[in-house]
Amino acid sequence: MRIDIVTIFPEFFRVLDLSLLGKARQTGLIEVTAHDLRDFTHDRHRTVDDTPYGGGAGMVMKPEPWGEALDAIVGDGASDALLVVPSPAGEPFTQQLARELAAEEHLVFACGRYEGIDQRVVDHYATRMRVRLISLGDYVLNGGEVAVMAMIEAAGRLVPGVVGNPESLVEESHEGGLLEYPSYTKPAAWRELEVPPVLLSGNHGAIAAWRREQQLERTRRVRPELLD
Ligand SMILES: CC(C)N1CCN(Cc2ccc(Cn3ccc4ccc(-c5n[nH]c(N)c5C#N)cc43)cc2)CC1
Repeated sequence: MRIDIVTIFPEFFRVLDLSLLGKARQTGLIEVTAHDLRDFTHDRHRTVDDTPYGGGAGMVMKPEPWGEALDAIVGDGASDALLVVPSPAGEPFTQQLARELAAEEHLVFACGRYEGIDQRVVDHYATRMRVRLISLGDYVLNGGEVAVMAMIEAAGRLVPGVVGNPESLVEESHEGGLLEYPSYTKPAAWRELEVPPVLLSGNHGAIAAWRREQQLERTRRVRPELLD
């Protein structure tokens, strides 16, 4: 999988050199490149924003730098890449959407700032490639970078070979539509809190049944709408 990120804060994504994704990059499973949008400006101040037509608060990101940056990544014609634009107005990011992103060969993330990116950028690239506006959740961020980091982590870990033991991806929260069961490790007793005895029983059938019941109880209590 190839991932390109366009942002005015490319250093924000240095953290992707660490942990699982860092290893996936070293092995070539996932190739991540962060591009500085300001490298595609031509004025002394490397301007990427301007005042909104129609008035209103804040600034809007100019279309020209975005056009040059995205063309440098996907060329000047049609592209099979998927352009992901984090936006408060986007479709909700879910585990299912993470699976869909994980199946893509080439993802291009457009990280907006200020009040967002001139609409014509999305409108233009929608004539040349698939474009999805995606929201991390119903709260307001200052830009797209945090959302892109979450999307890359959620999708990247689903790419075959990135997570050592693929079984660990199966019984997770939101896999199978339920929240995950509680986990325990040694010691068996800690600050007078005991590990549930069934987990020490060696009875794998009873353990599986207990874990399923824990998933159902936790989902009923915390996220009942997932059971609809
Ligand atoms: C009336 C007028 C003053 N209002 C002004 C605020 N407008 C909404 C508004 C609010 C903040 C931002 C900042 N921003 C810039 C690019 C960008 C990308 C993603 C997100 C983002 N926020 N929350 C998420 N879940 C996101 C995702 N994914 C936020 C972004 C951009 C836009 C609504 C209009």
